[in-house]
Amino acid sequence: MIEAVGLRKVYGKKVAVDGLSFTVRPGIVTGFLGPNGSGKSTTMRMILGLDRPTAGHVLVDGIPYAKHRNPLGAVGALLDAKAVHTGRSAARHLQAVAATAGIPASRVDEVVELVGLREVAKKRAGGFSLGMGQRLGIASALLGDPSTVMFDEPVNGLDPDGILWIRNLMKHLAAEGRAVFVSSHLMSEMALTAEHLVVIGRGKLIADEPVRQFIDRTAPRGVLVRSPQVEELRELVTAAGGHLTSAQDGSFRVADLTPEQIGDAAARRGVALHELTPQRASLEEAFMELTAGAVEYHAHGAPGAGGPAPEQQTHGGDGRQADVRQADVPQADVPQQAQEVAR
Ligand SMILES: Nc1ncnc2c1ncn2[C@@H]1O[C@H](COP(=O)(O)OP(=O)(O)OP(=O)(O)O)[C@@H](O)[C@H]1O
Repeated sequence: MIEAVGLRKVYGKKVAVDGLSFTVRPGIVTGFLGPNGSGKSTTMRMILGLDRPTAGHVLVDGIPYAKHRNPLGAVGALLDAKAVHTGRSAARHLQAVAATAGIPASRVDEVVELVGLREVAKKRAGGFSLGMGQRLGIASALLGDPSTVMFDEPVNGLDPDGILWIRNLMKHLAAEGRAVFVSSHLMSEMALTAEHLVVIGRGKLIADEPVRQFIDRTAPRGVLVRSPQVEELRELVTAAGGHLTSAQDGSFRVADLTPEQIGDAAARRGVALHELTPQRASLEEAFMELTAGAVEYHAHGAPGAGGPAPEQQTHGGDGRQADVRQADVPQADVPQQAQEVAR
């Protein structure tokens, strides 16, 4: 469990983190969402004691991370997957970390199995692909069986298989009762992974709420309606308290009414409907709208100039948010059934 209270970090004149308070609870995946440069990595470094807060404090399971007698059992973090690339084999790298922390060698085999690296454990880690490097970093973070895990933009650069694997692993770690904290700049990715969201912009807290609530609040719903009886449709929608917000190719977008309300009203009036489709604004659009004033580095014309985004994509990479930064990943250990995620 992580509890941040009034966290603030100033670098020279730059306020990187500005009075952040939030809690990362055990048993769920908490997404840490914010545009580039919003302070996610700085916050994660402060959680691990790698950066000292200018003000405020952050506790891990009730005490500062640096005060833990068994830090690897408190937080497993991967902040930079490349940091684990070495000239040693994956197994030797993990054995070295384990030996330093007084973790039994048998645990190395467990985590290697868990992250699906058994076949390549004896190969030089420096030659690993990004995806394999992520798995090794995760194995390393899980060595201490930590109660909290932290991943900083873990899916950046991964292929769809790797993204799915990380997503499933995070959910699995949370289901085991761990607190899982994962940063991303992609709302679509968080919608598929996280249960709770902490959203920041320019170092400040923008939202701290369940993902479903965040989406309902920020991504407006509407209904796409097509009917050959345009005038009758307009009348019945208005009479029912709805609004026709746009019309294209004979179709209309109706706000403030459910598909059921529109369908029932049309049936009562004998108006034919050829289409009645619930719609939701793109999650990325909603997120960009929300953080529009809080984006540090705008791409040309962004935010908001990228045109309509896909409704729900399986992973990011639309490039419309200015840019992204790579993450870190911490891990903890996982029981047998985790092997299904360790493909
Ligand atoms: N060591 C540092 N010295 C000076 N400024 C820094 C330092 N570290 C971060 N910053 C600045 O603090 C702000 C927040 O950076 P941070 O890396 O925490 O953001 P982020 O949300 O993780 O961004 P990204 O998604 O791009 O990784 C940025 O303006 C960054 O340039």
